[in-house]
Amino acid sequence: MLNESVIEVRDLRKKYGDFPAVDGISFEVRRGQIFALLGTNGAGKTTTLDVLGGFLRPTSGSVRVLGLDPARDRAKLGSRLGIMLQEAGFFESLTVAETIDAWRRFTPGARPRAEVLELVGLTHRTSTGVGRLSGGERRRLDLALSLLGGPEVLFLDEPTTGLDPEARRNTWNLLRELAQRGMTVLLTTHYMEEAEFLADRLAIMDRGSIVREGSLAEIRARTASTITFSLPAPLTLADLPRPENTQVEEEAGQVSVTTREPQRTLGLLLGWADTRNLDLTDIHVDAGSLEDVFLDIATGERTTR
Ligand SMILES: Nc1ncnc2c1ncn2[C@@H]1O[C@H](COP(=O)(O)OP(=O)(O)OP(=O)(O)O)[C@@H](O)[C@H]1O
Repeated sequence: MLNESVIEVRDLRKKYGDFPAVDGISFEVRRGQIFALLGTNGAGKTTTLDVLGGFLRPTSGSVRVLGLDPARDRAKLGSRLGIMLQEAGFFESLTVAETIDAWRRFTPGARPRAEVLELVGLTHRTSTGVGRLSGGERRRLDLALSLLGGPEVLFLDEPTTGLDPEARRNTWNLLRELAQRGMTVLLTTHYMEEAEFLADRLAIMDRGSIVREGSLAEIRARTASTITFSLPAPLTLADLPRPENTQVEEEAGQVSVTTREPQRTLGLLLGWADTRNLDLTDIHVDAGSLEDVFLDIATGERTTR
């Protein structure tokens, strides 16, 4: 059933001693969605994932995965839930094939070994000792193990850290394909382009709280865009219009107009140029990127809250 809420987090708090690592967060993820948790270092992403995986109990609030409490009903969730944590604990002396086979014995309805290795692009390492895998290959072996039971829900903690650009792109495509077939994915990441490429919705955490949540478009709409163009000769900055709520600057003949309403501001500028028969050459609109939003949170807002 699409639109069904698969992950529910309600006013979750988790303290380590007196320290509130997660300080009252709420969100939900629907079936087939990819949800990315971004955040500054120590924001509480891994702690949230650990609570959702049933490894930690909340201090207060509640979490539900497929309608179940992951700490109490872990066994019932079984292989409906796949989890890939940050640090994989492998037996270094086993080969990739032996590692998969060992896990398959404990995973009811496990996918065939060749199938999972193919999915993550590790077929060529089937007989390699785990101790000889590169960091990126270990990450992919980890992903293979989390996908073994054909889970309905997948939790991934920084899944592509250490992967080269091609392997990262392949992992993204795989996750997208699995989500299209109905798998729900919650991942943490430090890569803005990963969240931009993958996430249907995302939340940015800072010091235990969610400070932004929504689709990429919704989040970007809350940050400023910049319109740039060459200053038409012989005008000076003083000749330019000053649309409301914008900041207009000039450097070496390049004008930049910062605005939270790019469409309206652009319309005003083009209308103004038209009536004067001016050519605004090199005109370019740069929508605020996720990285800008993130940096605002990590730097600017940090000092004002
Ligand atoms: N077992 C623990 N005992 C005490 N404090 C902890 C423990 N685990 C985590 N913390 C603290 O809780 C906060 C949140 O940690 P967490 O690992 O959830 O953050 P994160 O967002 O995943 O960070 P990163 O992006 O750096 O991986 C950090 O300040 C961390 O030092």
